[in-house]
Amino acid sequence: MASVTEFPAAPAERPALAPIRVGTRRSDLARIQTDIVVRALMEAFPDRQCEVHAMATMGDKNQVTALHDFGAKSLWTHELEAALAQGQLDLIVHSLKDMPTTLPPNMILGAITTRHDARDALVLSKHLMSALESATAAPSIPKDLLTAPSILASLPEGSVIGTSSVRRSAQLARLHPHLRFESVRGNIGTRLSKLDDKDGPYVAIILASAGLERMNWSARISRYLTSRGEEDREGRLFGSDESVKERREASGPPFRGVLHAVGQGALGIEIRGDDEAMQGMLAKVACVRSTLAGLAERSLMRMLEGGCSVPIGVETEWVHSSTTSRETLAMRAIVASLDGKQVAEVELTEDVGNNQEAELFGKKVAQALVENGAGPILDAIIKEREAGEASRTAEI
Ligand SMILES: NCc1[nH]cc(CCC(=O)O)c1CC(=O)O
Repeated sequence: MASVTEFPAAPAERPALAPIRVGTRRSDLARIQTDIVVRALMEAFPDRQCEVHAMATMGDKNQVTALHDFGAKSLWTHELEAALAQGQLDLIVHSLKDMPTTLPPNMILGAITTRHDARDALVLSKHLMSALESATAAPSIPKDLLTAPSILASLPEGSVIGTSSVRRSAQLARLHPHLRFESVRGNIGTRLSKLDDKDGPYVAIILASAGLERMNWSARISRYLTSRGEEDREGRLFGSDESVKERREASGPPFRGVLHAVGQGALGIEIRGDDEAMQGMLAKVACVRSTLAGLAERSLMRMLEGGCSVPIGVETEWVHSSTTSRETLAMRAIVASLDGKQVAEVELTEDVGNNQEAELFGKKVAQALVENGAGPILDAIIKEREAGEASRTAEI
C-alpha cells in the first residue's frame, strides 16, 4: 500500500490562500484529466496555486488479482479517499464512470465538469488496417469494410473483439451474434498494444472515445458507437444521409447500437462533505448540463445495482422542447443479459432543472426498465457472478 507520507502533513489551520491539493491516480490518463481540472481551477481562481499529488492505488499496482479478488470499484480510490479524509488533499479528480454511485459517508461528489464525448469507440487493429490498405486482407474481409454501414456487422464470423466490459459485450452480442468477445485489460496504451500484437486474437477493441481523445489517440477511432448505430466523426450515421429528425426517431428502443457507461466521458471531483468552502469554489468549474445528466445517470445505476455494479448502458441528450422552449433531458437506457439474448430498454424525456429533479428522473427511468423486464435479467447476472463470473463484471 502506498505510504501516506508522500502527502504533506495536514496542519490544523491552513492559510486561506494555501495551494489547492489535488489528488489523482498515477496513470497517464488520470494525470491528463487532472490537468484539465487544475487548469479550470486556476482560471476560476487566479490567486490560488494547485499542487497535484499522484498516488498509485491498489488497483493500479495489482491489476490481475485485484479485479478477481475484490471486484470492487473502490479499489481504485481507497487510498486517495483516505488522504482526503485526513485533510491531506482537498479534492480528488476521477473518471466519473469509475466512481462508485455511493461514496463513503464523509465524501461527496463536489462537481462534474464539462462532458465532451460519452460514446464508446471502435478501434481496428493496425494489421487489419494495413491489410485493407494494401488489399492483402483475407478474402473473408470485405474490401469496403471501412465504408460499410456497420463495420462490426461486416467482420467475418468468429472475429474476436477485445473488451472486458460485459456492458459492451452483451449489447454487441445481441446486435452481432457472429462476433466473439475476449477480455483485454490494462490502461489504454496497453490495450492498444495488445490489439496491434500480430500474434494476439483481436481484430478490434472497444474503448471510451473520451480516453482516446485525451491521450491524443482519436485518429485510431474507426466508428463511434451510439444507440443509433455506428457513426462517423461528424455524428452522422455511417453510410446514410438521414436527416436529424430521422436520426432522433432511430434512437429509441429497440436500440440499433451500443449505449455507453453511466458517467462515461465526464470528470467527477470528490471532496469532503463538510468542506463548504471547496464546494462553493467548485460551483465555478462545474458544468450544469453535464452535472444534471451525470446525476440522473448515477441515480439510475444506484437504483438498479443494489450495492454491486451491474451492466447498464445509458445515453443522455439535452434536446430542445418546442412546447416549453426549454432544454429537456432525454435518457435512453438498457439492461442486457450477458449473452445479449434478453434486454430491457427504455427512452424517457423529462424537464430536469435541478439536482433533485435529475435524481428523480434517474429513478423513474430505472422503474421503467424494471417494468420492461430488467429485474429477472439483473437477478440472473448476479447469480452468475456469485457462481464465479466476478472478474468479468469488474469493468463497465
Ligand atoms: N474502464 C476504465 C476507464 N475509465 C475511464 C475511461 C475513459 C475515460 C472516460 O470514460 O471518462 C476508461 C477506459 C475505457 O473504458 O475505455
